[in-house]
Amino acid sequence: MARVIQLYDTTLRDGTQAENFNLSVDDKIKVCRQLDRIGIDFIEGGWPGSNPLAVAFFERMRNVELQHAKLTAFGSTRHFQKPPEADGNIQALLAAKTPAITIFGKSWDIHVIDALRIELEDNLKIIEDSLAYLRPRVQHLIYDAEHFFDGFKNNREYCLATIGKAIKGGAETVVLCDTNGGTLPHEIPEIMQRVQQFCSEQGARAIRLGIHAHNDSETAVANALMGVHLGANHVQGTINGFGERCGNANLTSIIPALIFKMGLECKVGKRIDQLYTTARMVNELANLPHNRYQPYVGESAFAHKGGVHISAVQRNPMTYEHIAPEKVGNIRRVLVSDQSGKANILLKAQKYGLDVHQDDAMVASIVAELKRLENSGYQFEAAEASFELLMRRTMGLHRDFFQLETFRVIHHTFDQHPPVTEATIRLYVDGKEVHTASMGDGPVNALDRALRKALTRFYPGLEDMELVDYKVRVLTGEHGTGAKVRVLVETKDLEKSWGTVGVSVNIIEASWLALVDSINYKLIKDEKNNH
Ligand SMILES: CC(=O)SCCNC(=O)CCNC(=O)[C@H](O)C(C)(C)COP(=O)(O)OP(=O)(O)OC[C@H]1O[C@@H](n2cnc3c(N)ncnc32)[C@H](O)[C@@H]1OP(=O)(O)O
Ligand SMILES: CC(=O)C(=O)O
Repeated sequence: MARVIQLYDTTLRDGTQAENFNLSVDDKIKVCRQLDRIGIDFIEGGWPGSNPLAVAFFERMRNVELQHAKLTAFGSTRHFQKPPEADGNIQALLAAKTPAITIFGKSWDIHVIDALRIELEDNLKIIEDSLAYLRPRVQHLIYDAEHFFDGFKNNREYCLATIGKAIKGGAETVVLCDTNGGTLPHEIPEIMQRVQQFCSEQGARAIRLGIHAHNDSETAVANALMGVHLGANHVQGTINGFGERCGNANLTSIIPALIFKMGLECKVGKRIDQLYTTARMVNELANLPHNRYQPYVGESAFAHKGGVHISAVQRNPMTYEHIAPEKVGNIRRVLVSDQSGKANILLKAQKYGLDVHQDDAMVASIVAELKRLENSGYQFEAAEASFELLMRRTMGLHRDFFQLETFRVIHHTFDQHPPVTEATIRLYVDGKEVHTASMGDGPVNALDRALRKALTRFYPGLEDMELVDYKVRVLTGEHGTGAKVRVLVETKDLEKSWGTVGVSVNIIEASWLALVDSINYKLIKDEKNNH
């Protein structure tokens, strides 16, 4: 039978020690519910002795029923001068009324001497009696041996003595922490083996070992997996790797590795296909962008760009994918770029419902046109709608929904008033002349409004369209204000969102091209839906 690994999430505590990663009480509750839903065993909610937000969170959580996860309160060993019953931190942990408590204590002698400024013996005492006081008062008691690996390297006898006291005090799980994140995977086996030997010498009671790794050497996930490989049955980490300084071990990489690569069991196994959604939810709540390159759950984790890769993936996905994307709720994507070959084009044609076959000469024409445009500054990876239009144009399937005669943009500045921009457009729809003007906050906004005003009476579906993002990139290799620019526009309607691109030396022209593609794409899409 496979070993069962306990998963301990500290996104709400160590995660929120990361710069720019903040969650409100409501957000924390939402994260908690999701972690519980996917099967995380312990959710560390915060340090109740730390701030009112942490206290409010634990209070609110009393009315939240978790199906599986055990909410955990985190705090330090007691202050040397205060007995546990008079120590504010220890009492706040109990007041949080959680089924689990995690206490961290010092393992590294220099921390005892320089950070706590107490005697080595006194540190042993506060570890043991903090835990012994809590033991009968809480269901699960976990001990985080802070700086364990550094402590071991500096003074292994003392370091082992600290966990000896934690075990004596009643800790059921002893977690070896690489607090400064400086340890490399090859250092772990010797240390873990010595700890295992030490624990077995401590008597009959079985101790669960755990690992908590920081990412300062970019080895947090590797260290955590190494710890588990060597026998740790409890692993700590955070969703998306948020944590103090460079972060904590990323559970969105650890969990699939445990399940799919190490053949181990954990409760999340049944809900692993929600990993992608969970990762995104945490970023969304913290109002942070998603890291598209994140293993397993990033948008690019299963995105194929090289023509050779795409051709092979189509024949057998295993050729360039370490696991199937659906297993973690992600999807395979095929990108179009100047590194594309026939296979990319055929896949895209299939997706867009275009009739193109492998031996069709059209495929080579589309590849050539794509490479010509990319060479002149276009990029279609984030502008697939423009790429579909390119394919249609090359195949002679393009339809002109309108013909532009002229457009003009005028910028007005009045004393004491914010500047405004006016755009006028003259175009033809089915031979009928349309002449409109519109005001906007800037030239692109004014043009967008004027164009839609002109077309909406002919194509009412345009009313559902909304511009959601607009990005300008000055292309390198050109000079100053004479440089080419690439404009990317993202638009959405009630159904979906799509990206379009325009390139020119003139920013307004580039924006216009991207806007027109966006409108054409919407009109083709509506036409397809109506047939
Ligand atoms: C490895 C980790 O990530 S541990 C978690 C770190 N997270 C945090 O620190 C976030 C929450 N922390 C806080 O809100 C505050 O630091 C508090 C409320 C806990 C403490 O605040 P303060 O009392 O003002 O102390 P301060 O922040 O300066 O921390 C230093 C104190 O903690 C004590 N301390 C630190 N670690 C420990 C420990 N393991 N056991 C006992 N005391 C400890 C130090 O001795 C020092 O107290 P002293 O000045 O009386 O010697
Ligand atoms: C406990 C903890 O967060 C650490 O040692 O890094």
